[in-house]
Amino acid sequence: MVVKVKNLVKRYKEIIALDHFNMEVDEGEVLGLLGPNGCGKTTAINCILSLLSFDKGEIEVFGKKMSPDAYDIKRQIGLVPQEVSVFGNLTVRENIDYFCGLYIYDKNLRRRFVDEAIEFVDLKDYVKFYPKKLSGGLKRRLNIACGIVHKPKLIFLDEPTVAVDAQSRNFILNGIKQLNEEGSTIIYTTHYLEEAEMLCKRIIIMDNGKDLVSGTKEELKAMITTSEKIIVSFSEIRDETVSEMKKLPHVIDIEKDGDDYMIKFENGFNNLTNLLEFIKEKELTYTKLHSQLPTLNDVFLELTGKELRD
Ligand SMILES: Nc1ncnc2c1ncn2[C@@H]1O[C@H](COP(=O)(O)OP(=O)(O)OP(=O)(O)O)[C@@H](O)[C@H]1O
Repeated sequence: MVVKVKNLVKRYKEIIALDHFNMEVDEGEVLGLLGPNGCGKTTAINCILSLLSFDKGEIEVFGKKMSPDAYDIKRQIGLVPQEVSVFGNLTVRENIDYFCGLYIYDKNLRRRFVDEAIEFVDLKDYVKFYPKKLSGGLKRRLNIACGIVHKPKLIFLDEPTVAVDAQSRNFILNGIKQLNEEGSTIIYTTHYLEEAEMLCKRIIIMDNGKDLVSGTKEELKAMITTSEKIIVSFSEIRDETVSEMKKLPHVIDIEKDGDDYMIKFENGFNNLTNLLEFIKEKELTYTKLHSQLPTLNDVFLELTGKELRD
């Protein structure tokens, strides 16, 4: 196990930012830490990295107790912080070189690693630029290069795609996949559901400083009652007919949104067949019909009663 966090408690005066938070990360995985703004993701990362002290709990990284001066462990870790954290008075290359120099002392190796990081984030054309001349997306890429240039085995990325354009976002997400394929274990915090779905092998859903559940996407979705939603648009339907439809096998609930009816089913077979038979029997006409499998938002909604908006 690469990271093990047990019963972590962190308070900021009266605010409990982490409330007995637990997390385990296996070597080679991309773990998604998914939760709404303010749920404690950044605090958890900062505690794990010993950048913040905490009130209670245990943290082990690479099987050793983490501490502020555990440089042998820190050398193997890369952090891409949420806020772009680079030096305004250094150029792109000088920034990357500075961060590399914190861990890599051999001059030739350092030069090679800096070149490779520049290549990796595709900032070759900007090496002499100062950060203030870079667009938001390019600044984020520089931030990533600074965090990964020393080729760490474990990489924390804290919401690296917030406020970036779609092109840079895809670039960043593909880069993360590549880092993982090259052997790095990744811990990725986000409140974007589709990023967690796309990137992460396993996900921990957080809320109010707690780890609510963890598992693969499939495991998380299997935990909730709603297993399928069928959305049908009726041009005309009576309230009594909707009430009858609610009595079909496995129907949990029906929500109306304009002409659209979202029919939620629990686990069960033949949901669509039953619905189509009902439509035929009642001689209803519909303009569209599609089925949706549960999303991570459904999981979050069922666990917390709140939407985790994308
Ligand atoms: N330095 C601080 N002083 C006081 N409260 C803080 C401090 N840092 C964070 N908090 C509070 O602790 C809680 C957790 O914040 P944290 O930044 O860890 O959440 P997050 O999930 O990373 O959110 P975001 O995605 O918005 O960064 C929030 O209620 C936040 O307001």
